[in-house]
Amino acid sequence: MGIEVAVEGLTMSFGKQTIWQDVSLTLPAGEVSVMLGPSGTGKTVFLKSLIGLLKPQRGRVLINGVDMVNSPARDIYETRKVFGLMFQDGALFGSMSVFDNIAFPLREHTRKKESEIRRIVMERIEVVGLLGAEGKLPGEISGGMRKRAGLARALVLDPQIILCDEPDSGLDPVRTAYLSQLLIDLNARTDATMLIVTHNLDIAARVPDNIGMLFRRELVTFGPREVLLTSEEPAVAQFLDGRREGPIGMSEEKDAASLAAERVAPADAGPRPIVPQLEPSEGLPARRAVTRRRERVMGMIDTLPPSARRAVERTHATAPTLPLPSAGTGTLPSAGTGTLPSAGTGTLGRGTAGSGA
Ligand SMILES: Nc1ncnc2c1ncn2[C@@H]1O[C@H](COP(=O)(O)OP(=O)(O)OP(=O)(O)O)[C@@H](O)[C@H]1O
Repeated sequence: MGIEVAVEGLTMSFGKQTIWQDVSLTLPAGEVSVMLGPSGTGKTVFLKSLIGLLKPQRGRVLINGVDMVNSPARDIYETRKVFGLMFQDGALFGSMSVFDNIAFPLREHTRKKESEIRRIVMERIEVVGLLGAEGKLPGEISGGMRKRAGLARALVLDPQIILCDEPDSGLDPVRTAYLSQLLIDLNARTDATMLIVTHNLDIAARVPDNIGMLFRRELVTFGPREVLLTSEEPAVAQFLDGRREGPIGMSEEKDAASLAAERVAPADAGPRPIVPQLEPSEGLPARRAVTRRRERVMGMIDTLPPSARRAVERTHATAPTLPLPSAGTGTLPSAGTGTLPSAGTGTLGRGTAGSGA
């Protein structure tokens, strides 16, 4: 099973520029979380801080009891092995085949035999739907395929925590829908803790169990998906509705004069519908996170805003009940068909059809 990531009072600055301050949140073990936020709010910096590649000035990031901010470099390096990282551009070596790119962490960090490496790499290639492309160079495949190769590479060491930095960047809506399904399927197969940084509202609506948003150097909110998706907090609502009116400006934040010049709050368009979360593809196991999350969220239901509470209750009224999970092996169950099933392309805007309206 995935590992919990506890972030406590994290503050990050470069010189005099504070990126964000006093960020506290917990990524629940085995659940999928998304971090939203306008460009430049420090989402990538946040990911890098979780794995100890950047060192915040204050706060702690606790993983298996190791503080990724303040522990000795050796402990941070060791703990980093529980992570799988998928970068925006796939970060592949251009002169190596897809196969060799994906095999790279195994050759670098393990003493496995080539036959074993081949078995693992081909299994991950099948999981991300790249069978047949293993001999190609990154320059010979599409951007979406490069991203999936990057994801396959992130998976070869059986990570218990998977971080994806804008996995959708540069993808068309159909490819993004396939990717969303792939991320949910991955969680069903591995039960890993996942954090996805994205601007994509479709991914935010359909994939995660939890959502947070960084804005104005702070974590505006982080919690069960229903909280952010029903939020009327001005910056959150503006982001979800994709409007120009609101506190978010072209260069992240509007000045007071521009804000005042805007028309008074737009007419209330009613509650924002919540589209259902994606289910794993047919033939895959149910996500073990679902039952754990249900217990967790029901335990905090009285603390949620009324609109989020109603949305949680609607979700649970329609969701199937699953038995409590036993501990997972941390390895990928045998891959399914290797093809990526189609996924819906719901949007978040008001008026979109959704079961939770
Ligand atoms: N190593 C660094 N040194 C100095 N400043 C940095 C460094 N890394 C990031 N920054 C600054 O931190 C801020 C946040 O950058 P970051 O890339 O994390 O934003 P982001 O939210 O991921 O943006 P986007 O959505 O556009 O990818 C930016 O102003 C960036 O210039």
